Parts: sequence; structure tokens; C-alpha cells
Amino acid sequence: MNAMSPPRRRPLRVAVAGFGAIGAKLAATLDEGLSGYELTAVSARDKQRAGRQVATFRNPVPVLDLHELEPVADLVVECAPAALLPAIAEPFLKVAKNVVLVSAGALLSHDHLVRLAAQHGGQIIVPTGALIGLDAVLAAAEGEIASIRMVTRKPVRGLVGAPYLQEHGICIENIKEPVRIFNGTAREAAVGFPANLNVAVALSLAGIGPDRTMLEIWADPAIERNTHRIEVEADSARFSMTIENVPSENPKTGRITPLSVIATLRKLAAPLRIGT
Ligand SMILES: NC(=O)C1=CN([C@@H]2O[C@H](COP(=O)(O)OP(=O)(O)OC[C@H]3O[C@@H](n4cnc5c(N)ncnc54)[C@H](O)[C@@H]3O)[C@@H](O)[C@H]2O)C=CC1
Ligand SMILES: O=C([O-])CC(=O)C(=O)O
Repeated sequence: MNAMSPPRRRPLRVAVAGFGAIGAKLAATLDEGLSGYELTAVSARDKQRAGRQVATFRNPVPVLDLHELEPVADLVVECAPAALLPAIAEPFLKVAKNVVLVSAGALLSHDHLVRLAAQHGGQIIVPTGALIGLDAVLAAAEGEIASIRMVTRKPVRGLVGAPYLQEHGICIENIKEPVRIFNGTAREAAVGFPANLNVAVALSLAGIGPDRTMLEIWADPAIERNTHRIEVEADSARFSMTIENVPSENPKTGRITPLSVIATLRKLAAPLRIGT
């Protein structure tokens, strides 16, 4: 290398844990080429099905069990059911490697993961995901935020099966009008709606925490999109934002979510970073 040539860094080896609506799109994008990264493995519940999909990649990678990912990757992206978060993140954090995660709601019941990152020097990175505006919320949180309120509206098929509905005997399958099914804190929502409200927890962690971030959830038979409206009152600014997400093949997950993960990875490796 002469004095003028740029330093060459070896691409970061990435494992994608979970191969559903988010993981399959992310893995395919990594396979097509994302500067600074190399896909080295994926993990899926149905290994044969994932194997058939991965076989069509330019560079097919192995489909491994979760505990086999750490030795073959520098970074893991968690895109699996929330309950698997510790099994995915712990092996990486224990050896000071970074974890990008989308099941943000699960962080509240597994906050030891943040201590593990601090103890060993790794990092947990939570993309904005299906939400909007965490940059402004983070900036406002450097001052004083008086209140954050979010209202989520989802089509019925984006909410059915949530534990909160079952526990409270709430049946939404045949509703004809919008129904408010939850009014509480982000912490309570994470327990009651683990596959639906990661965004509320991400918002709370960016802002004033899960016990002060207030949330309403509406089941609305007339809408097609998962819609989140946020209202923030702070000493630096007042702002409100709405995002209307096109559902992916998983009706609980907005199509923008894997794109947010891809943008996060791109930003982590970029010579120019835009946004907070
Ligand atoms: N932060 C955000 O904005 C958002 C977060 N999410 C969350 O992201 C996570 C993933 O969402 P989707 O991709 O839509 O889910 P999905 O249900 O489409 O995919 C989950 C994947 O995990 C895999 N899986 C299940 N058990 C496994 C095991 N033992 N080992 C390896 N893989 C296993 C499944 O095979 C499947 O491929 C969920 O927790 C969801 O709630 C979803 C949407 C937005
Ligand atoms: O809006 C979406 O598409 C997904 C969502 O609410 C979440 O997982 O937090």
C-alpha cells in the first residue's frame, strides 16, 4: 500500500438470525452486496425452506442453529420472534461483538443484555424500524421532554393473536367500527402485544422511558396500513409525526422495517453519516 491508497478494511461478517419478513429481505440485500458487509450465515426455524431460498443467492450461505452463528460472524442482526432475543444476542455480546435488533420490545424484559454490552464493550443497535422520527426524539431528550404520546392504528389482521386480547377476552375479528383496545404505557404494551409494538418501546428508549411513554392502540377494520402517530412536547420543540406502513407478507410487520435495518447497516459503515 502506498501513502495515497485508502486503508482497506475487511468486510464485516454478518449473520441474520430469523429468515421471515425482515430477515429474508435483509439477507437477500446483503447477498446482492452492501458495501462493508459480507453475509456469512442465516438462521431459521424451518431450515430446509430457508436452505432452498438461500440456494438461489449469488453466494449461498449455511443455514445454522442460533448457537452456531457467533463463531462465523462479527455482527448479528436479530429478526426473529421476540422470545429468542437472549439466545441470539448473548453469545455475541459476551465476546464484545455488536447486535442489531428489531425485537425492541423484548429488551424491556431482558435488560441484562445492555449490562452485558457495557461489561464486555459490545453495542446493541436498535434501528428506527417501522417508526419515524427517533432522531428528533433523541435530540429533544438531550433537553427536557414533558410528554410523549403515540396512537397506533392497525388492521384487524395486524393485531389478532396478541396475548393482551386473549387475556382480556377482547374479540376483534368481526368489528365494524374502529375500537380502542389498549390505553397504557409502552412497558405494558410490550408485554401485551410482543409482536406488534416494538416501535413503542424503541420510541420510549429514545425518549422518556417505557413508564412515561403513553400509548393507545386501535383496531380499525377500515384501514390497510399499520399507522403510528407520535406527539412530543419538549422544551426545545413540539412535534407530531405520522407513518402509514404498507404491511409486508407478515401483516404485523411494515415493509419499511427491513429497509430501516439496511439503512442502519449502511450508515454504520459509511464515510458520511446523515441524521442523529
Ligand atoms: N422494530 C420494528 O420496527 C419492528 C420489529 N418487528 C419484530 O421483528 C421480529 C421479526 O419480525 P418478522 O420478520 O416480521 O417475523 P416473521 O415471523 O416473518 O419471521 C420470524 C423468523 O424467525 C424464525 N425463527 C423462529 N424460530 C427460530 C429459531 N428457533 N431459530 C431460528 N430462527 C427462528 C422463523 O423461521 C422466521 O423466519 C419480530 O419480533 C417482530 O415483532 C416487526 C416489525 C417492526
Ligand atoms: O408498524 C409495524 O409495521 C410494526 C409494528 O408496529 C411493530 O412491530 O412495532
